[in-house]
Amino acid sequence: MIRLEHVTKTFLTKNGNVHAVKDVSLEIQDGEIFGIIGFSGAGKSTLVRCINLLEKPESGAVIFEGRDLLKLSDKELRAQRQQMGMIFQHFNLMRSRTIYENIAFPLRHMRLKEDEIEKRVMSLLELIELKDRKDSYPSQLSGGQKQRVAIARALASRPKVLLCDEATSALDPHTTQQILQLIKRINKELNLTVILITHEMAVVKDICDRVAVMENGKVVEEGNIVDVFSHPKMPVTKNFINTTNNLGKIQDLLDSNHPLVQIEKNQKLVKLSYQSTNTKEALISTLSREYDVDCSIIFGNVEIVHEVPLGVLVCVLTGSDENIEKALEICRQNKVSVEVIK
Ligand SMILES: Nc1ncnc2c1ncn2[C@@H]1O[C@H](COP(=O)(O)OP(=O)(O)OP(=O)(O)O)[C@@H](O)[C@H]1O
Repeated sequence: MIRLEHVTKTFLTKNGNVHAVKDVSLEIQDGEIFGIIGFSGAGKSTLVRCINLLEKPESGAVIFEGRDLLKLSDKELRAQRQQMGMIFQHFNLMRSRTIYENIAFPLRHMRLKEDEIEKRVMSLLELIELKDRKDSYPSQLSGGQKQRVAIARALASRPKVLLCDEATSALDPHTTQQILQLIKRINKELNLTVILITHEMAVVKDICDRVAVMENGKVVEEGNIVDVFSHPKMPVTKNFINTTNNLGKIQDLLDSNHPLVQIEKNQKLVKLSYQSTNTKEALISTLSREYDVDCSIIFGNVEIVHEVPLGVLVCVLTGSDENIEKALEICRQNKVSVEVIK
């Protein structure tokens, strides 16, 4: 387990202090894939670099395997760092060395025999399916292949944790999927803890077990993926989720007072969010049959998050105020969250 306690990091620049990470406390469990999402400048990279002490927090504690890394000697810290591999957006491979040598590089400082190094590198090349490219140079590989090599290099010292700093941001969607699937596979097969920074909610949705949302150096929301997707609390989280569906467009329609969202006196514009697994009733037809409330759907979306279907409907309800209120109460009783937009 990794535990961050009140971690704070400030950069002193000639233009003043930059409070990159402010009083962040987090727990990351062994074997989970933990996402950290936030817009550019939110402090994600700095926070992750505080985990392996590439950046030294000025206060707080970074507990890994029961020990505060900030209190270790340089030698002890080096040993702990070998337990944490890291990959980056731009791969950071050594251009003048072959793929084989790039992967072997971290092992060269570990006093291993050459045949042990070869055994490890060859098995990693097999894992990333690039055995036939071992004598190529990074410039001869595609972006996805380079990232696979970077993953193999990060795994060479057999770490327990893999830190991924925007590892798929420079890749096309298809290659992104391949890298995410590889990360998921090594997470399962090697029981590797993965901490993954991204600004793409789709990445979080695809592979993370839990997520922390960062804004202005702080973690503003945290939880398991299904909870965060089904009940986002903070505006920044809602914004990120809207990037994976078309819900943000509703705001555009509202801002421009589009005819679709113009309502009459006896109408309400509502957003209904539900987990299909909770909703067995034919709710919409019940509302219209039993409460005389008509429902006209403007927008609908179903997201599958960790095999749980999460639905959102934006609709105009037509009926008396009293009946609409009763209908919405029935929705709430059926675990449908209700937001009256107007
Ligand atoms: N070495 C540094 N010196 C001074 N300021 C820094 C340094 N590194 C980061 N910062 C500042 O700290 C803040 C957080 O940066 P950080 O890179 O951690 O954010 P981020 O969320 O990872 O953003 P991005 O997604 O763009 O990488 C920013 O304002 C950034 O300019």
